[in-house]
Amino acid sequence: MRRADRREVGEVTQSPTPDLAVLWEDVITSADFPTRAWLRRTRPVDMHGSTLMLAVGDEPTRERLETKLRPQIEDRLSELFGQPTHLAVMISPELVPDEPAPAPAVPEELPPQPMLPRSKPQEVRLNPRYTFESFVAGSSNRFAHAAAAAVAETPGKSYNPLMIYGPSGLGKTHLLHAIGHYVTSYYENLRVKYVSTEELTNDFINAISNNRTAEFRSSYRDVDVLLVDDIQFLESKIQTQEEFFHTFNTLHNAQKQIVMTSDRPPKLLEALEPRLRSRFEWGLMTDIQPPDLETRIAILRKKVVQQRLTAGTQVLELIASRIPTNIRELEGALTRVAALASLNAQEITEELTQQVLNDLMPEDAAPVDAQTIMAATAGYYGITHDDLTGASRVATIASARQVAMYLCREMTELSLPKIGSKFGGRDHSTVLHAVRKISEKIGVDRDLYNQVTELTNQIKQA
Ligand SMILES: Nc1ncnc2c1ncn2[C@@H]1O[C@H](COP(=O)(O)OP(=O)(O)OP(=O)(O)O)[C@@H](O)[C@H]1O
Repeated sequence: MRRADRREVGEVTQSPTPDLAVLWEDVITSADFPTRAWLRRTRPVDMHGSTLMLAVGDEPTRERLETKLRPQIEDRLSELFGQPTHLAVMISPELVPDEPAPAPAVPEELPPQPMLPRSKPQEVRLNPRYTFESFVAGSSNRFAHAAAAAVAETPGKSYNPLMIYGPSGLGKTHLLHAIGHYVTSYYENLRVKYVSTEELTNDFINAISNNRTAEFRSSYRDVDVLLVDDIQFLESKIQTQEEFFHTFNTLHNAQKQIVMTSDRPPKLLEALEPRLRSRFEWGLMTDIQPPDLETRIAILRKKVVQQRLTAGTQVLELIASRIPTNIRELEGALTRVAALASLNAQEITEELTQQVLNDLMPEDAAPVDAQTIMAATAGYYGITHDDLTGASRVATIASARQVAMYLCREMTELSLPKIGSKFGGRDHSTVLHAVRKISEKIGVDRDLYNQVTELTNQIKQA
């Protein structure tokens, strides 16, 4: 059988030349984080003209390379060879991958379901947009990003616990979800639990009142990776602290991974029991700082690509220079700019951006709270505060409620569960739905865009 024929039936009979191996290593190391993990499951076999023959051990990896990764790999290869270079992927039965399939960017792209049996199906509520792939690493967050990546790659073995702290809107939750995505896909048999501290507290209170503490305990202790967001909300909650102390010990003793986020370093969580505070300091603590201008522009650029928008560098610089710290605000500004451009059926120009930014951020604006937003929204739509917090599904009330939730998310530092609690104890997913709905609708409904803009101005001037 000729060598080319052998390749067609998927045998790997030839080791790559040293140069090819070195070159392929270069492609792997220059790839982004999840892509790198996929590429580690491949072997370069040979060059055939301008085509690199690549062997993989299984169908999911072949499909991933063929459908998602091919363009970026071919670009990189072409750069390295100095001429257009193509990729041919084949399955080689005897090439067993060294590593399991890595985390994809979004859930729809997950590799086939786990092959190892689990006692319960994995139900982790993670935002599909918060992956390592969509996270921009810059000088302000590089250490936190690297620590999160290390923990995701080797849960329980690198830094335990990992504590990521810093001010609101800088990507702590994003990293926590990215770890969750990575572990649930990359380690098929590991159980992951993500929870906000408010949910943890509520779960505990419900467990006590329903005599279900044993269930509560097992749901928090029978996991391999526990991700707890906004741990500062444990302050002053003595009983929940006590319970969490034991959960922490159980998991830590069993070398299970714990990752937490907080708005402050543990030593400044003064209303937290000292024994808990000291435990939080056992592993690695890393802060996230507000991003510098370059990183803010890079983040906006990534969002522009994700949302398939067209916005020039000048526009991105304009937004990034006006919003110096909070990345959530940065995203909110981009959403409004994109919405107005879409309504006007025009391109995103500097003038349009300037107009939106002037509306959104008057120079002398003071911080606002949820009460102010709710009062202004109720007044604007001619409804009452009780309508906003109540259960009415009348369209005008439901829509006003969603606008108020959207503005709370955009203009305050409140978390989703906190906003939910202001609106009559609604679930965080209801708030998330409202935020997404209004963000999308202001791009197609001019009346709504104008209402949101007017309301924003009123609130800023209040
Ligand atoms: N480095 C980054 N790259 C891309 N997006 C980012 C980055 N940092 C933050 N974001 C985005 O900014 C928004 C706010 O981030 P996130 O919710 O993770 O902040 P946070 O620090 O957890 O804030 P809070 O303490 O208020 O919960 C999210 O939409 C997130 O995707």
